[in-house]
Amino acid sequence: MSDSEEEVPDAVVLEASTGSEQASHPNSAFAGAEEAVSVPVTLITGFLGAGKTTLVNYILTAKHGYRIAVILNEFGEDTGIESSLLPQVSKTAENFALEEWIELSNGCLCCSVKTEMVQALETLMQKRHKFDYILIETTGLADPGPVAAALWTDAELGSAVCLDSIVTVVDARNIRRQLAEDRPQGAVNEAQQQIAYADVILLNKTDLVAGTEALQEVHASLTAINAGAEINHTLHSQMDLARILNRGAFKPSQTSEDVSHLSLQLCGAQISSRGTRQDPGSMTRLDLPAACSRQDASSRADYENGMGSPQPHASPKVAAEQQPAKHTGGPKADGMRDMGLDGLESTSARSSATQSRPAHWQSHIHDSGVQTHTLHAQQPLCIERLRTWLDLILWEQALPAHQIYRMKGLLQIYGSPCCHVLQAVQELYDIVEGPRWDATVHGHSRVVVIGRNLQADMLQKGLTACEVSELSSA
Ligand SMILES: Nc1nc2c(ncn2[C@@H]2O[C@H](COP(=O)(O)OP(=O)(O)OP(=O)(O)O)[C@@H](O)[C@H]2O)c(=O)[nH]1
Repeated sequence: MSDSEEEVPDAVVLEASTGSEQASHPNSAFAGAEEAVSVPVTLITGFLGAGKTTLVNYILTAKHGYRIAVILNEFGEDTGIESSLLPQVSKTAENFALEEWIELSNGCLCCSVKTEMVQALETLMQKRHKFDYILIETTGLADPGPVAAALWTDAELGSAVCLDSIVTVVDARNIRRQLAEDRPQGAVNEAQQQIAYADVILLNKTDLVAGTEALQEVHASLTAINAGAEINHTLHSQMDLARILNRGAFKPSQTSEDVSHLSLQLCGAQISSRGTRQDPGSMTRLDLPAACSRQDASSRADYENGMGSPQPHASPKVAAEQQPAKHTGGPKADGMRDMGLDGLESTSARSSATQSRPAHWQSHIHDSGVQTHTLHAQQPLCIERLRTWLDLILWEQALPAHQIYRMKGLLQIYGSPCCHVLQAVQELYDIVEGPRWDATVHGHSRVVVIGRNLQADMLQKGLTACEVSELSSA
């Protein structure tokens, strides 16, 4: 998949949030008033693989006059993959400099909200003069509620930062499956939560949904959960950034009439339950689970009735769909055993027990069946072998008990001086060449796999079987 097909929109000059002097200095939106004005924070959320990093990339490379600091929350034990997917933005680039980014690695942002995120923000604020806007990208499994609430109310942060809006990126191709997925008792469906909290929704990857009718049905699924959010249909997360940055969705003046009231209401419910914030006032508390469960039944039925097939150009995997012969015959049978695909019957379902949490956290218990594993390969990988393995496990679901949501990796491909980036969302995947390996960086391959019922040893065996040394010794 290539972002380059998309035309980057013209530069947008955003209105600064307060004061005429800010509007007249878009390159330094808060110049001269840094200490007095809190830094707006946009919280970017969305389910695994929806296009959050693509949006962050887009914001970081667009011209808008803001100097942006980024906080990334990586899901998994290995840091570095997420930030390596972000652009190496030149600090001298006109109108923009990425001054800082901080990568959080300690689990899920919504569960470490009082520690890592607050600390990260406090660290950032020591360099307050270097930026005037903050983006926080949550993991695909984060509940944005507690994060938003902490940003909005945290005494330690004081008025140094202010939550500007919650932006949720949605994968148009997969969202209804994600919404319909069963969760263990008591666990939330994160995809629903993320939509419910949104001020702005990017209904992204519209190229992977065939036909406007199918897209409208997906759109209606989102409206059924959150009628107040502004929904934009996007390709590669590109849209008018004036509708995202400095939106002011949480400004008190907009709480009563503005459509973004929904986020405030939901945060109000969170906040009051944590007892750290004033009464949310006249806001009506929404019954979020009930609102979401309406969607459950209909979206599952809709999904099972088919939500449209992908278009041929969407990805190598979509092309593969139209050439089923490619996947039949020898390679699969030959590859099964040494790619860790034998012994499938030993796969056992994981416990669906939910985590024990204080009562006020009950609204965001995670699905404990979702796991992350990081696979490693010390030797260069054979690209053809790797593709065959990915075809098998993602497309042909040769590990039927495994439910792989997301893969991303930095790969050392045999014969190439460059790193390669693997991206997979559900059954679609893509491998693109990245920059040359830095001489100081050990170029071994790392692949993060997120999903349910994963057996790390089987997956690791499959990746190891793609090492060139394995092939020559076989
Ligand atoms: N076809 C298509 N692919 C897209 C689009 N937007 C993003 N992608 C691709 O989808 C994959 C996942 O995108 P990311 O931006 O990494 O998704 P993410 O939400 O940050 O993923 P996580 O951080 O793992 O939750 C990448 O390969 C992107 O290039 C789109 O509009 N159409």
